[in-house]
Amino acid sequence: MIFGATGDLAKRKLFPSLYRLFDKDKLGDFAVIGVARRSLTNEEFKASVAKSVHSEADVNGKKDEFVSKFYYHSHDVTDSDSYSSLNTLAEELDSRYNLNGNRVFYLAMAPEFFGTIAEHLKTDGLTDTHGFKRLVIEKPFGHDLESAKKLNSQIRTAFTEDEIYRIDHYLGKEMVQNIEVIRFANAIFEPLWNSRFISNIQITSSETLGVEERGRYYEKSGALRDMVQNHMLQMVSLLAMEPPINLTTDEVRSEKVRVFRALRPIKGNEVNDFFVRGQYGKGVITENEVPGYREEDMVDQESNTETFVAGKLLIDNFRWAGVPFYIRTGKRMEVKTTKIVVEFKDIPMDLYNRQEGSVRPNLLVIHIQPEEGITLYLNAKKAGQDMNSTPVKLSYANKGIDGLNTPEAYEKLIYDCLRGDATNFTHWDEVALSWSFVDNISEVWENEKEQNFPNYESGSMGPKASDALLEKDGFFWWPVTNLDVEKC
Ligand SMILES: NC(=O)C1=CN([C@@H]2O[C@H](COP(=O)(O)OP(=O)(O)OC[C@H]3O[C@@H](n4cnc5c(N)ncnc54)[C@H](OP(=O)(O)O)[C@@H]3O)[C@@H](O)[C@H]2O)C=CC1
Ligand SMILES: O=C1O[C@H](COP(=O)(O)O)[C@@H](O)[C@H](O)[C@H]1O
Repeated sequence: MIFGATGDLAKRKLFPSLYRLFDKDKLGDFAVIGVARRSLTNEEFKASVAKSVHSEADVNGKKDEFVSKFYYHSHDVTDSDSYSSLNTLAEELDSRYNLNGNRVFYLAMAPEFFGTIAEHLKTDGLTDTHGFKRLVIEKPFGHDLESAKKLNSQIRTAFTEDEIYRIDHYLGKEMVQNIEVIRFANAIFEPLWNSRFISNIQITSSETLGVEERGRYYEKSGALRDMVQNHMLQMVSLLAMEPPINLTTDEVRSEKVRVFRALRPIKGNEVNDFFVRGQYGKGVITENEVPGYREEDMVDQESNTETFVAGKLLIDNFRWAGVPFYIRTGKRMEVKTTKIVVEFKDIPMDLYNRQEGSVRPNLLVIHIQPEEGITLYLNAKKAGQDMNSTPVKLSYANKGIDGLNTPEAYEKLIYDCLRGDATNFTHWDEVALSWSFVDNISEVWENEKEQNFPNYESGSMGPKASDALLEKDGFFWWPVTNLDVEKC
């Protein structure tokens, strides 16, 4: 059952992902009930599903069969009366499609409805099924720790922790999943993966898009809640975790949780030493003039909301003591990219570059998106008479399973949920710990209006203070466009 089946997420991500799974014969017996308020016939709903998978390839001629398995139930989720007719439809489809009572409830709706829906699913008998029941819940999971706790206790009345699949779509990205493999399947990295050999780790997730039509949501969220609390901290946890004893959901998640527990809280007066906030002003992106954040729809003209965050995180454990993890994320930046740069410490003595004085550290770059791959920057002999070194790179470009593109994050996550594998979903303990880290920062920022907003031009890499954050530690942000990394 998809709650919010006429919405943007369902049309752009969920239906196409389901179709790709169906086309690859990965769905088995299934039917989908779309739930939303507007009045639609089954046929109208099927037509909208067909439209959203229109651009997908149909080499196996299976689109019509796929669409035929969709049904619509017009229902206001705040209206207690219509859950029982939803249950009747679910039971009918269960026997028609041999579903063995297995039910996945996907909440693709505004978060204020999550708790109400979960409670009704239980009280109106939809979770009384003889098969499995699973709840997939979209972000944001609360607004702060307190609201997240409240939401969690509402959904826990109807579902156990192992039946709850909290989506963080970054965990479905191929190269985010690759972080563990790069670390734990290569003898050359794991021995070096600690404070003795790594000087710092930089994670950038920059976007060229602005806030688009989401001003109302974003005004209350900002980049800290929208990106840092979830995607950025999840990437930190994968980079910093200890090797799990095996790859089961519990073991992987408990190692990630230990990272969150070791994350040094940044509070009060420290916040502005460790974190930088920014808000975009007008500027030029791919030759087009774009407005500043305060000129966007549904945004206050005096808004104090940050559209950019850079921060320095410290993980107080044996492995990472003293190694800064720098993160930055923002909207309307120069380039759309997500990259991780692991900078290794310098060798004790540089025999080759003494005259030039240009020591180039080894770097491991994990390209998360749009290109997917890994680049390892090494030093090799510069051709010619002299014994000088020059940076060289070893690159691997991930071509995906069919050589063209990797499966969309949602496709992988939906498939994991159907298989009952929650490894790439966030456990409540991770959510709670990451909210408590972020709450300390938002508390300071909400009480202190930033006088310099807007403080970065659209099309730039954020405010100057973000560069200064690294400069005071003797580092700089490694450039994140391919071309620039090559130039360094
Ligand atoms: N869109 C995206 O790319 C992403 C979205 N998300 C999250 O996914 C969720 C959905 O987002 P999105 O699809 O963009 O939202 P939309 O506003 O596009 O869709 C909302 C859906 O909820 C339905 N709805 C609203 N009120 C009710 C109600 N009282 N009863 C029943 N149905 C209702 C709407 O249909 P109707 O009006 O017919 O009732 C519609 O189907 C949100 O939590 C969002 O944060 C997360 C990541 C990305
Ligand atoms: O969750 C979110 O992520 C997107 C960025 O996702 P990406 O896969 O394109 O990197 C961001 O635009 C959005 O504000 C946020 O809610």
